[in-house]
Amino acid sequence: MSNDAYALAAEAAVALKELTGVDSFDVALVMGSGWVPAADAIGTTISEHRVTELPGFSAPSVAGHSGVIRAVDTESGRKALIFLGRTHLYEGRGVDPVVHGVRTAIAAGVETVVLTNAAGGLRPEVQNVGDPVLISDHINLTGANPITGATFVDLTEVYSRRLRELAREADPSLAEGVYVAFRGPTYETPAEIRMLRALGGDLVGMSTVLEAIAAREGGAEVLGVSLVTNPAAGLAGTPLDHQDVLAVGRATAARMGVLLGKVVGK
Ligand SMILES: Nc1nc2[nH]c(I)nc2c(=O)[nH]1
Repeated sequence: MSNDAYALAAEAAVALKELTGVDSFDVALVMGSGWVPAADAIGTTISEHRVTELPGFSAPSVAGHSGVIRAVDTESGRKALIFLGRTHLYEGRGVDPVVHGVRTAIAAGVETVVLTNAAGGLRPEVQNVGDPVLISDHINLTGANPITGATFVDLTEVYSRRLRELAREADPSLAEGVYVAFRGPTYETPAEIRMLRALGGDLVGMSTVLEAIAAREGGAEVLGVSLVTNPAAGLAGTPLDHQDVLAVGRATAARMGVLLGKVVGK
C-alpha cells in the first residue's frame, strides 16, 4: 500500500471498481449518524461491502453501520457510492483517514459529494430537534486541514449554491446554516456554545469540514446537510445524550431520503 494519501486513494478507487464492477461513479454520499436509513431511498443497491476490503480503510472504531460502502443505481441512471458512516478526527488516526473516502470516491470518477451529519443546534429560537438544515458555509475549528503544502484552494463557495437550490426545490421549507466543526470527542461547554453563537455559527459538529475541503481540492461539487439532533450545550435544560441523538435521526431519515434521492438524481 502506498504511503502517499493521494496514491492510496487512487489504489482504493481501482479496488473499488473491481469490487463493485462499476467503472465510474458519478456521486458519493457520506451518511452521518442517523442518516443511514435515508440511504435506502437513493436507489437500487448493486452491491455492498465492508470498507476494509479496500486499501487505506480501517475497521470502524464504533460498531454499527460505519465501515460499509454501497454501490447504487439511482433512478436517473447515475452511479452512486454511499458510505454508511465515516471516520472522525477524534478517533486519533490523523486527518488522511478522515478524508480517504472522499478522495477515493473522486478518484473513482465522482463529481458530486453529499455530506450529511448529525449536529447540535445553536439557534433553538428557530431550530427544532429533527430539522434538516442545508449547510451554507463552515467554520473549521478542528485545528486541522487535509491539505499540506502550497495548495491554496479557494473556499469561497464550498457548499454549492446550485445543489442547495435543487434541495430547496425538493423541500422549500429547508433552512440554511453555518456549520462549526470541533475536533471532539467532547461536546462543547456552554461558554464555547455562547462563543459559537457570537461567531455566527448555527450548527456544531465533529465532522464534515475536512471532507468538504478535500472534495473541493478534488474539484467536486459539495452539498452538506445537517440533522439537528440536540440543542447545543447550555441551550436546553438537559445534558446531551447520544442515544437521543440517534433516535431523532432514525425518525427523520425517511424524509431525508426523499430529499437526497431528488437531489442526487439530477
Ligand atoms: N461538537 C458537537 N457535535 C455534536 N454532534 C451532535 I449529534 N451534537 C453535537 C454537539 O452538540 N456538539
